[in-house]
Amino acid sequence: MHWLCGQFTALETQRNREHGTVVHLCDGILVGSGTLVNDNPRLNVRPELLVSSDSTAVLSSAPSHPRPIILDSNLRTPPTANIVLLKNRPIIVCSFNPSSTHSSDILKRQSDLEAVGVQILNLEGVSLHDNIPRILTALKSVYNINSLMIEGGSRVISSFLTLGSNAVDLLVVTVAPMFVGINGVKANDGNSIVNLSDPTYKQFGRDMVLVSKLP
Ligand SMILES: NC(=O)C1=CN([C@@H]2O[C@H](COP(=O)(O)OP(=O)(O)OC[C@H]3O[C@@H](n4cnc5c(N)ncnc54)[C@H](OP(=O)(O)O)[C@@H]3O)[C@@H](O)[C@H]2O)C=CC1
Ligand SMILES: Nc1nc(O)c(N)c(N[C@@H]2O[C@H](COP(=O)(O)O)[C@@H](O)[C@H]2O)n1
Repeated sequence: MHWLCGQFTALETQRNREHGTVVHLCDGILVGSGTLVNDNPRLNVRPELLVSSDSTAVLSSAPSHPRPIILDSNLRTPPTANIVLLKNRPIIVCSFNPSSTHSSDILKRQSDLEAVGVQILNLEGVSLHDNIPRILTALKSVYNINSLMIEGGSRVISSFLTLGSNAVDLLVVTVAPMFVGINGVKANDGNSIVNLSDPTYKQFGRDMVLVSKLP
Protein backbone atom coordinates (compact mmCIF):
# COMPACT_ATOMS: atom_id res chain seq x y z
CA MET A 1 0.00 0.00 0.00
CA HIS A 2 1.28 3.47 -0.89
CA TRP A 3 0.38 6.04 1.79
CA LEU A 4 -1.23 9.20 0.46
CA CYS A 5 -1.62 11.33 3.59
CA GLY A 6 1.28 12.69 5.62
CA GLN A 7 2.30 11.74 9.16
CA PHE A 8 0.35 14.56 10.85
CA THR A 9 -2.90 13.52 9.19
CA ALA A 10 -2.19 9.88 10.02
CA LEU A 11 -1.89 10.93 13.66
CA GLU A 12 -5.24 12.71 13.45
CA THR A 13 -6.79 9.53 12.00
CA GLN A 14 -5.45 7.61 14.99
CA ARG A 15 -7.06 10.14 17.34
CA ASN A 16 -10.37 9.73 15.54
CA ARG A 17 -10.17 5.95 15.89
CA GLU A 18 -9.41 6.10 19.60
CA HIS A 19 -12.51 5.07 21.39
CA GLY A 20 -12.36 6.03 25.04
CA THR A 21 -9.48 8.00 26.49
CA VAL A 22 -9.03 10.97 24.15
CA VAL A 23 -12.50 11.31 22.72
CA HIS A 24 -15.19 8.72 22.16
CA LEU A 25 -15.98 8.97 18.47
CA CYS A 26 -16.65 5.46 17.29
CA ASP A 27 -17.71 2.09 18.66
CA GLY A 28 -16.89 0.50 15.29
CA ILE A 29 -14.72 1.12 12.22
CA LEU A 30 -16.08 -0.17 8.93
CA VAL A 31 -14.51 -1.08 5.57
CA GLY A 32 -15.65 -3.02 2.52
CA SER A 33 -14.22 -6.35 1.44
CA GLY A 34 -12.24 -4.54 -1.29
CA THR A 35 -10.19 -2.59 1.25
CA LEU A 36 -9.80 -5.62 3.50
CA VAL A 37 -8.47 -7.80 0.69
CA ASN A 38 -6.32 -5.11 -0.99
CA ASP A 39 -4.81 -3.42 2.07
CA ASN A 40 -5.11 -5.90 4.96
CA PRO A 41 -5.56 -2.91 7.35
CA ARG A 42 -5.25 -3.18 11.14
CA LEU A 43 -8.09 -0.71 11.90
CA ASN A 44 -6.79 -0.25 15.44
CA VAL A 45 -5.34 2.48 17.66
CA ARG A 46 -1.55 2.47 17.84
CA PRO A 47 -0.28 4.29 20.98
CA GLU A 48 3.22 4.64 19.48
CA LEU A 49 1.70 6.97 16.86
CA LEU A 50 -0.31 8.97 19.39
CA VAL A 51 2.33 11.39 20.68
CA SER A 52 2.02 15.16 21.11
CA SER A 53 4.39 17.75 19.62
CA ASP A 54 6.80 17.44 22.60
CA SER A 55 6.91 13.64 22.07
CA THR A 56 4.90 12.80 25.19
CA ALA A 57 2.37 10.02 24.91
CA VAL A 58 -1.24 11.12 24.48
CA LEU A 59 -2.60 7.92 26.06
CA SER A 60 -1.83 7.17 29.71
CA SER A 61 -3.51 3.76 29.65
CA ALA A 62 -4.14 1.00 27.14
CA PRO A 63 -6.12 2.25 24.13
CA SER A 64 -9.74 1.41 23.58
CA HIS A 65 -9.97 0.04 20.03
CA PRO A 66 -13.04 0.40 17.84
CA ARG A 67 -14.46 -2.94 16.67
CA PRO A 68 -13.48 -3.70 13.06
CA ILE A 69 -16.55 -4.29 10.88
CA ILE A 70 -16.29 -5.64 7.32
CA LEU A 71 -19.05 -5.62 4.69
CA ASP A 72 -18.28 -8.88 2.94
CA SER A 73 -21.24 -10.63 1.27
CA ASN A 74 -19.29 -13.78 0.43
CA LEU A 75 -16.82 -14.04 3.34
CA ARG A 76 -13.70 -13.29 1.30
CA THR A 77 -11.93 -12.12 4.48
CA PRO A 78 -9.05 -14.54 5.16
CA PRO A 79 -8.77 -16.01 8.69
CA THR A 80 -5.17 -14.73 8.69
CA ALA A 81 -6.17 -11.06 8.13
CA ASN A 82 -4.57 -8.52 10.47
CA ILE A 83 -7.94 -7.60 12.01
CA VAL A 84 -8.29 -11.27 13.04
CA LEU A 85 -4.73 -11.72 14.29
CA LEU A 86 -5.03 -8.57 16.43
CA LYS A 87 -8.01 -10.12 18.28
CA ASN A 88 -10.02 -6.90 18.31
CA ARG A 89 -13.31 -8.78 18.10
CA PRO A 90 -13.96 -8.28 14.37
CA ILE A 91 -17.49 -8.51 13.02
CA ILE A 92 -18.18 -9.53 9.43
CA VAL A 93 -21.53 -8.56 7.95
CA CYS A 94 -22.49 -10.94 5.15
CA SER A 95 -25.67 -12.03 3.39
CA PHE A 96 -25.44 -15.58 2.12
CA ASN A 97 -28.27 -18.09 2.20
CA PRO A 98 -27.17 -21.26 4.09
CA SER A 99 -29.74 -23.43 2.28
CA SER A 100 -28.33 -22.62 -1.18
CA THR A 101 -26.86 -25.56 -3.08
CA HIS A 102 -23.69 -23.50 -3.63
CA SER A 103 -23.12 -22.77 0.04
CA SER A 104 -20.78 -25.54 1.22
CA ASP A 105 -17.68 -23.43 0.46
CA ILE A 106 -19.06 -20.41 2.21
CA LEU A 107 -20.17 -22.44 5.25
CA LYS A 108 -16.61 -23.76 5.50
CA ARG A 109 -15.27 -20.18 5.34
CA GLN A 110 -17.76 -19.18 8.04
CA SER A 111 -16.65 -21.96 10.40
CA ASP A 112 -12.95 -21.20 9.72
CA LEU A 113 -13.53 -17.53 10.59
CA GLU A 114 -15.61 -18.29 13.68
CA ALA A 115 -12.90 -20.70 14.88
CA VAL A 116 -10.45 -17.75 15.07
CA GLY A 117 -12.86 -15.45 16.93
CA VAL A 118 -14.66 -13.58 14.14
CA GLN A 119 -18.33 -12.85 14.72
CA ILE A 120 -20.53 -13.27 11.68
CA LEU A 121 -23.68 -11.19 11.27
CA ASN A 122 -25.57 -12.87 8.44
CA LEU A 123 -28.43 -10.76 7.06
CA GLU A 124 -29.44 -13.81 5.07
CA GLY A 125 -30.73 -13.03 1.60
CA VAL A 126 -30.60 -9.23 2.12
CA SER A 127 -28.28 -7.49 -0.34
CA LEU A 128 -25.74 -5.48 1.65
CA HIS A 129 -25.48 -3.13 -1.31
CA ASP A 130 -28.99 -1.63 -0.97
CA ASN A 131 -29.71 -2.00 2.72
CA ILE A 132 -27.34 0.17 4.73
CA PRO A 133 -30.06 1.33 7.19
CA ARG A 134 -30.83 -2.34 7.89
CA ILE A 135 -27.12 -3.07 8.44
CA LEU A 136 -26.83 -0.16 10.90
CA THR A 137 -29.93 -1.29 12.81
CA ALA A 138 -28.60 -4.86 13.08
CA LEU A 139 -25.15 -3.68 14.27
CA LYS A 140 -26.82 -1.57 16.95
CA SER A 141 -29.25 -4.20 18.16
CA VAL A 142 -26.91 -7.22 18.07
CA TYR A 143 -23.55 -5.62 18.98
CA ASN A 144 -24.48 -2.28 20.59
CA ILE A 145 -22.59 -0.36 17.85
CA ASN A 146 -24.01 3.15 18.23
CA SER A 147 -21.36 5.12 16.37
CA LEU A 148 -19.35 4.14 13.35
CA MET A 149 -16.34 5.45 11.43
CA ILE A 150 -16.62 4.54 7.73
CA GLU A 151 -12.98 4.21 6.68
CA GLY A 152 -13.39 3.10 3.06
CA GLY A 153 -13.00 2.24 0.29
CA SER A 154 -14.56 4.24 -2.48
CA ARG A 155 -17.54 1.96 -3.14
CA VAL A 156 -18.55 1.71 0.50
CA ILE A 157 -18.08 5.44 1.05
CA SER A 158 -20.21 6.17 -2.05
CA SER A 159 -23.00 3.95 -0.68
CA PHE A 160 -23.08 5.88 2.59
CA LEU A 161 -22.72 9.33 1.00
CA THR A 162 -25.62 8.65 -1.34
CA LEU A 163 -27.87 8.32 1.75
CA GLY A 164 -26.82 11.82 2.89
CA SER A 165 -27.52 12.92 6.45
CA ASN A 166 -29.83 9.92 6.97
CA ALA A 167 -26.70 7.81 7.34
CA VAL A 168 -23.77 10.21 7.81
CA ASP A 169 -23.41 12.67 10.71
CA LEU A 170 -19.98 14.03 9.82
CA LEU A 171 -17.75 13.91 6.76
CA VAL A 172 -13.95 14.06 7.17
CA VAL A 173 -12.03 14.42 3.89
CA THR A 174 -8.23 14.53 3.69
CA VAL A 175 -6.82 16.28 0.64
CA ALA A 176 -3.22 15.27 0.00
CA PRO A 177 -1.27 17.29 -2.61
CA MET A 178 -1.21 14.70 -5.40
CA PHE A 179 -3.36 13.26 -8.18
CA VAL A 180 -4.16 9.54 -8.11
CA GLY A 181 -6.15 7.15 -10.29
CA ILE A 182 -9.31 7.72 -12.27
CA ASN A 183 -12.02 6.35 -9.96
CA GLY A 184 -13.40 8.59 -7.25
CA VAL A 185 -16.15 8.70 -4.67
CA LYS A 186 -19.75 9.43 -5.71
CA ALA A 187 -22.24 11.22 -3.48
CA ASN A 188 -25.33 10.80 -5.70
CA ASP A 189 -26.35 9.70 -9.21
CA GLY A 190 -24.15 12.42 -10.69
CA ASN A 191 -27.07 14.60 -11.90
CA SER A 192 -27.16 17.12 -9.10
CA ILE A 193 -24.78 19.06 -6.89
CA VAL A 194 -24.32 18.03 -3.25
CA ASN A 195 -23.65 21.13 -1.12
CA LEU A 196 -21.86 20.40 2.12
CA SER A 197 -22.99 22.21 5.29
CA ASP A 198 -20.87 24.08 7.82
CA PRO A 199 -17.48 23.22 6.31
CA THR A 200 -14.33 23.79 8.35
CA TYR A 201 -10.75 23.34 7.13
CA LYS A 202 -7.52 22.61 8.95
CA GLN A 203 -4.01 22.08 7.63
CA PHE A 204 -1.92 19.11 8.82
CA GLY A 205 1.59 19.35 7.35
CA ARG A 206 1.10 19.24 3.55
CA ASP A 207 -2.48 17.95 3.83
CA MET A 208 -5.78 19.75 4.25
CA VAL A 209 -8.63 18.18 6.23
CA LEU A 210 -12.22 19.24 5.52
CA VAL A 211 -14.87 18.49 8.13
CA SER A 212 -18.52 19.12 7.24
CA LYS A 213 -22.05 17.78 7.30
CA LEU A 214 -24.12 16.40 4.44
CA PRO A 215 -27.50 17.83 3.36
N1 LIG B 1 -7.24 6.79 0.72
C1 LIG B 1 -7.92 6.29 1.72
O1 LIG B 1 -8.05 6.92 2.76
C2 LIG B 1 -8.53 4.95 1.61
C3 LIG B 1 -8.35 4.22 0.46
N2 LIG B 1 -8.89 2.98 0.36
C4 LIG B 1 -8.63 2.23 -0.88
O2 LIG B 1 -9.85 1.80 -1.47
C5 LIG B 1 -9.59 0.61 -2.19
C6 LIG B 1 -10.79 -0.30 -2.13
O3 LIG B 1 -11.95 0.40 -2.57
P1 LIG B 1 -13.08 -0.40 -3.32
O4 LIG B 1 -12.47 -1.28 -4.35
O5 LIG B 1 -14.10 0.59 -3.75
O6 LIG B 1 -13.63 -1.41 -2.23
P2 LIG B 1 -14.43 -1.20 -0.87
O7 LIG B 1 -13.48 -1.29 0.26
O8 LIG B 1 -15.35 -0.04 -0.95
O9 LIG B 1 -15.26 -2.57 -0.84
C7 LIG B 1 -16.23 -2.80 -1.83
C8 LIG B 1 -16.86 -4.14 -1.59
O10 LIG B 1 -17.56 -4.12 -0.35
C9 LIG B 1 -18.69 -4.98 -0.45
N3 LIG B 1 -19.91 -4.25 -0.06
C10 LIG B 1 -20.86 -4.76 0.75
N4 LIG B 1 -21.82 -3.88 0.95
C11 LIG B 1 -21.52 -2.79 0.23
C12 LIG B 1 -22.17 -1.54 0.04
N5 LIG B 1 -23.33 -1.24 0.65
N6 LIG B 1 -21.60 -0.65 -0.79
C13 LIG B 1 -20.43 -0.91 -1.39
N7 LIG B 1 -19.75 -2.08 -1.26
C14 LIG B 1 -20.31 -3.01 -0.43
C15 LIG B 1 -18.79 -5.43 -1.89
O11 LIG B 1 -18.28 -6.76 -1.98
P3 LIG B 1 -19.30 -7.98 -1.75
O12 LIG B 1 -20.38 -7.84 -2.80
O13 LIG B 1 -18.46 -9.17 -1.96
O14 LIG B 1 -19.86 -7.82 -0.38
C16 LIG B 1 -17.88 -4.50 -2.65
O15 LIG B 1 -17.28 -5.07 -3.77
C17 LIG B 1 -8.41 -0.05 -1.52
O16 LIG B 1 -7.47 -0.45 -2.49
C18 LIG B 1 -7.88 0.98 -0.57
O17 LIG B 1 -6.51 1.23 -0.74
C19 LIG B 1 -9.61 2.42 1.37
C20 LIG B 1 -9.81 3.10 2.53
C21 LIG B 1 -9.34 4.44 2.72
N1 LIG C 1 -3.49 4.51 0.71
C1 LIG C 1 -3.92 5.20 1.78
N2 LIG C 1 -3.39 6.41 2.01
C2 LIG C 1 -3.82 7.11 3.04
O1 LIG C 1 -3.29 8.31 3.25
C3 LIG C 1 -4.80 6.61 3.89
N3 LIG C 1 -5.23 7.34 4.97
C4 LIG C 1 -5.34 5.33 3.63
N4 LIG C 1 -6.32 4.86 4.43
C5 LIG C 1 -6.71 3.52 4.81
O2 LIG C 1 -6.27 3.32 6.13
C6 LIG C 1 -6.01 1.97 6.36
C7 LIG C 1 -4.57 1.86 6.83
O3 LIG C 1 -4.28 0.73 7.49
P1 LIG C 1 -4.24 0.60 9.11
O4 LIG C 1 -5.64 0.32 9.54
O5 LIG C 1 -3.73 1.85 9.72
O6 LIG C 1 -3.33 -0.56 9.27
C8 LIG C 1 -6.23 1.24 5.08
O7 LIG C 1 -7.51 0.67 5.08
C9 LIG C 1 -6.17 2.34 4.03
O8 LIG C 1 -6.98 2.00 2.97
N5 LIG C 1 -4.89 4.65 2.57
